[in-house]
Amino acid sequence: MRVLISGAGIAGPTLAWFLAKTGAKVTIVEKSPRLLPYGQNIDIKGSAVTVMRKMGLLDEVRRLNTTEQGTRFIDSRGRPFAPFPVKEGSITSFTSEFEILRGDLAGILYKATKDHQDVEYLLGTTIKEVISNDNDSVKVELSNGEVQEFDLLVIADGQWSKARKQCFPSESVKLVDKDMYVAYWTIPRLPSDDNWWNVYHALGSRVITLRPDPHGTIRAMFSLMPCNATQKKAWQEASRGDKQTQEDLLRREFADAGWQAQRLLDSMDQAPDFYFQAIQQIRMSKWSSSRVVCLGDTAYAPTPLTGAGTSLAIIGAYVLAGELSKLMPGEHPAKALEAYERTFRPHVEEVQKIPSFVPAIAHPASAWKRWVLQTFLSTLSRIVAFRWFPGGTAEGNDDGFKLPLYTRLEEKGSQ
Ligand SMILES: Cc1cc2nc3c(=O)[nH]c(=O)nc-3n(C[C@H](O)[C@H](O)[C@H](O)COP(=O)(O)OP(=O)(O)OC[C@H]3O[C@@H](n4cnc5c(N)ncnc54)[C@H](O)[C@@H]3O)c2cc1C
Repeated sequence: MRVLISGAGIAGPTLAWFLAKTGAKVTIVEKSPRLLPYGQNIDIKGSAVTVMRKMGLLDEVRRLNTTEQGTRFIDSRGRPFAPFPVKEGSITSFTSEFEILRGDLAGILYKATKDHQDVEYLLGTTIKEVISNDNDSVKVELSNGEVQEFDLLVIADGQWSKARKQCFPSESVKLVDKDMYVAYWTIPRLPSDDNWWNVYHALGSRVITLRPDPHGTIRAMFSLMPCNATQKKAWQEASRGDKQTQEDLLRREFADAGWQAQRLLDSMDQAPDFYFQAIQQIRMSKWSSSRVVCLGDTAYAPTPLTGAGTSLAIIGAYVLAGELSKLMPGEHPAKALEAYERTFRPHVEEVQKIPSFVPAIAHPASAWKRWVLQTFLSTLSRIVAFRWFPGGTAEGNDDGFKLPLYTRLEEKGSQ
């Protein structure tokens, strides 16, 4: 089977790894001329840990652990309280056992696939046009001018996919706005920085966080929920605007936020990786059309609020590869694409259900709401500090999805 994958983020290379195991010939086009080392902390949990274990990559994931010792909160005077330290073999913290930066995970997956004889990466290349998608093949024109035919096209180029737009009608793709905005970037580490994920709730529905990374720098994040229609309009426009517009808005909105806001604002224009995002989910009425299928954020971005985008991308890639591995040689992939969706969609829909009050609770607007949240966190941190508190491991953590077993993906020796 000849497969074209668009996007070398998390989902694309994971799928390539499993497809190569079954003897498929894989080409991956990636817009960026080099693998994007960017992105902040992502969680690998539940069945996704099992998939990474099957790939033999868990030791690499552990080696690039961000070194975060736990999560704690910062009060209005800048003093830490309510610590949730990571405990080995137990989930009692917002910091996960497999804490890794998105860019580092993308690098691990790229390294694990780039030298495979059946996997070809075309960096700095995109799909210019999907010329046809019919019973016999899917034909595409690439940005390098080549026209090629494949048995299957997998679109895994993220939430704002252009290829998805070409292959699926706009009414089949729903964008669900969560009314929340984030900006993050990397800043130099100071001697006073520590290895905690420090979370500060400013008033006015603003949050600032600082986290360590394994590269000697600090990852900064601002997040905000607009309090009124005027503010919402400004943030919506900035999310579609250029970097200067976004930085100007952050300077205006976070100048009086307190704690380390000024340090972060001063470092913003020097950052190599400034990233501003409106928090939105993607929901598609159907993930495939004949020989084209969507995977990962392209099909079902759940938002960082769920902490599950990367795990869904990894598990989705495994299920898609597994269903494709059951086809007879030369068989049309439609049956496998439907089985992938039937198997995985119920879990995706469950994960995408975010109670509407969650973002608002995490972004207290007034002093009394912040007091309620801080009192709750303080109490919770004391409860989980007890030895008897049931934790569970990241892998043992029941994500509600029973990972299917695919015989051909279990075979040894082809990687
Ligand atoms: C730069 C970046 C930073 C991120 N930071 C975070 C973060 O801090 N926290 C978090 O929870 N999630 C972050 N994410 C999202 C997170 O990676 C995904 O939610 C999740 O891992 C699912 O992965 P994915 O492979 O489906 O999509 P992605 O990881 O988004 O990968 C998509 C890939 O497709 C490439 N691409 C885009 N357009 C095209 C095109 N036209 N043709 C070919 N390739 C294309 C992109 O460069 C990227 O490599 C980030 C994504 C990116 C791209």
